Amino acid sequence: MFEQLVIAAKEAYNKAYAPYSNFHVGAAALTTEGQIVNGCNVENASYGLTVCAERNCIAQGVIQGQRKFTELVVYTEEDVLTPPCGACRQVIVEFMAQNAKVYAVNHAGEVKLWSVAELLPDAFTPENLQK
Ligand SMILES: O=c1ccn([C@H]2C[C@H](O)[C@@H](CO)O2)c(=O)[nH]1
Ligand SMILES: [Zn+2]
Repeated sequence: MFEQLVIAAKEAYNKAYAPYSNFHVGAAALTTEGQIVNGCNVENASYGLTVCAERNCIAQGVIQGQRKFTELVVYTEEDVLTPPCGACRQVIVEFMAQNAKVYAVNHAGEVKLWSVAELLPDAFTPENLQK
């Protein structure tokens, strides 16, 4: 399953729209129903409107009716593995359990693995909104 996620993340990577940073990213996630969804980063001439691959991937899952993901792969062709940015970590926490897995993978086949809890300890979650 991990290898299929890497393939899906690479497919998304090849669609990245990143003319400003030239930093292409693809992501793929596995839903609890066994479906794979993917997404790439989409930049904008108004730079701050850029959306990362991870958030577009999760949004794609939500569009497909999927709100729970067990694994997410972030793929780049950089020598240094790419971790999710802070904004994406917050969005990941919304849709992935604390023990769910997030992998960074590169073209050399190097892999780094984190749990969601490691990426964003003591996260603000929907539970914090309960009065
Ligand atoms: O984990 C990451 C880190 C960065 N980016 C994108 C945002 C922007 O388009 C480019 C450079 O920051 O890479 C992602 O998609 N995911
Ligand atoms: Zn991000």
